[in-house]
Amino acid sequence: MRDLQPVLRHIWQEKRDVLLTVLFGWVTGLAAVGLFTASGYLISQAALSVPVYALMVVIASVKLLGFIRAIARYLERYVSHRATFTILSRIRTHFFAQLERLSPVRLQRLLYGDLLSRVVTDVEALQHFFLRIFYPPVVLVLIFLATVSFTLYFSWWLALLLLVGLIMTTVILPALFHVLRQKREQTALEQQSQLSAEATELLFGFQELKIYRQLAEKERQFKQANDTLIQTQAQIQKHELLQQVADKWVGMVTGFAVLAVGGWLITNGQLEGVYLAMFLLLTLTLFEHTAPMAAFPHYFRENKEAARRVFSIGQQKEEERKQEEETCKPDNVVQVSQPAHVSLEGPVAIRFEAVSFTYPGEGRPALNNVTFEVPAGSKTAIVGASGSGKSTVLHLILGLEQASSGQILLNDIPIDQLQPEVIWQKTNAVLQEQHFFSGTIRDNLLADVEDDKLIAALRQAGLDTFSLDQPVFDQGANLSGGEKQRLSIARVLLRQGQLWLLDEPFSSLDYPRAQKLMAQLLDAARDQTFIYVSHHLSNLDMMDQIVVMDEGSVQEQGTYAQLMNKRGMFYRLKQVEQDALNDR
Ligand SMILES: Nc1ncnc2c1ncn2[C@@H]1O[C@H](COP(=O)(O)OP(=O)(O)OP(=O)(O)O)[C@@H](O)[C@H]1O
Repeated sequence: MRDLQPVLRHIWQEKRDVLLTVLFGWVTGLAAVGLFTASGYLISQAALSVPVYALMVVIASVKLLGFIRAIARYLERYVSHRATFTILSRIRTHFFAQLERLSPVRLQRLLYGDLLSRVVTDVEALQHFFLRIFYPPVVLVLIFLATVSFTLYFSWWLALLLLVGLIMTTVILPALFHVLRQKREQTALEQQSQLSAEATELLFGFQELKIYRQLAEKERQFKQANDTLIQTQAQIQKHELLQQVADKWVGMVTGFAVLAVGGWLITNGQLEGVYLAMFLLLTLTLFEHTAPMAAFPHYFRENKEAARRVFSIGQQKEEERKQEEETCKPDNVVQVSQPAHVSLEGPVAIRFEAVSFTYPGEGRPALNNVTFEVPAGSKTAIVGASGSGKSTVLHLILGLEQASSGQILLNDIPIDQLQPEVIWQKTNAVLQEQHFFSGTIRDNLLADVEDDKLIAALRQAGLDTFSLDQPVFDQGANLSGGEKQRLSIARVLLRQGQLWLLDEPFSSLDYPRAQKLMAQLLDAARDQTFIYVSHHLSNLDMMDQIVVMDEGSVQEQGTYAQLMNKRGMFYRLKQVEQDALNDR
């Protein structure tokens, strides 16, 4: 039940519609039972050839109840669906708010297929919570209480029969079939998620799978996952049909029992014969309302699992945070307080003070006791071998991850006191992994400015031949690696930030083009803070300082000339690069 608490909270916010739904549902059910009960009485009375005027009230009641039933059913459907869609939209918004709080690293840990399944299938499944789990039992109990009270007035034997039949169809049969189906339903949910994950892996990895000749094997796994799911679903459907048959059967048997007991009561003089048809129709109509209860355990289980998956993403982050807090030494802990509305003014100065960071779930730290300073308006290059922690430094500056220990200050403000949005607004970032959306070049520039500014940015980035309406396929599939990088540079040139964070922005470009673009970026960032990450060591003499990293630590720091004179790690790296270039 704990898993469903967030859903209940969202339902509670729609309490007016919830109450109206229950009210209209109850009126609909009572009107239906009343309609058939009055009809049964009318048929019996008519068979006794009583004068028509003696039946006027019953005839009018039948007409009125038919009318009330139609109106109340319409209102019930209208209000219940309005409530459902509002609750669904709240749940969707909540889900995306949880995703937004996750850092890209935590997001990457969730399989995309599984995530897709959560946002589509699981959220959709939750629409059944109100419609099939929450209000039908309440309405049923209310209809049942009214009907049994009415029956009790005539005979407690008949009331007892209704009670037994209702317990059979609403409690015993659903519980029995639930136990029989439970394991299969759980398996089907897991298989569905597996299939979804297999499908996205197949689609996203299609090219690699084809080149590495693994496509047939992956297709076989996908087909197998599909067939297994279909088999499980077929078995579940068989069970559902069986349950429906059993349900109808109990309704019919109760109807026959009412006839038999009613006949016996009539012969004993305890019931008037004119009421027999009335009670038969009452019973059959009442049992029509128990049908939704057959599916109750199935929907309950499905919704419990869906709620767990939809609402667990935010909880995971919270649990990870607690775990991190517990594992860090108290004097080193960076307090994750709620960021206040502190703003960053002017060019940004950055200070790393003994910063260490380990990616969640990793044993080895990506950064280890890193200390360096980037003065406001300066140009800094961070270099080092692959995996030395350069990109991680940028992720921490962007607030995408929080340091495990130590402190990062932007303009002397501890980073955890800044809202990430404040940092992002201030930043012009080109990260290694850029996403390109299916649409046009204009859409992919991600800037809401006039066309001539967009065209100027494309030209500056060396994409003169591109037009704004040129199509871009999903993930930029129709762009070369170099074109993607230049499009990212055009994006960044359109931004108004004062802190430039560039992670290997030219790795797919030829040297002359890279040099030209670097000069252009430095010109655009004239009085602003500029951090350039690269494992190529060219163009670095234009920088005010160079930070050399190795295995998560800062090895050296200084100007180009200082580091070359020092003949330390930077000098050696430069020699290796030069030798490699000479060998070509
Ligand atoms: N998302 C992640 N989850 C776990 N470990 C990661 C993740 N990203 C990076 N790492 C690890 O952190 C360390 C530093 O990685 P980082 O990407 O910062 O290095 P880098 O110097 O930028 O490398 P490159 O030049 O190849 O881009 C590496 O050992 C890497 O395996």
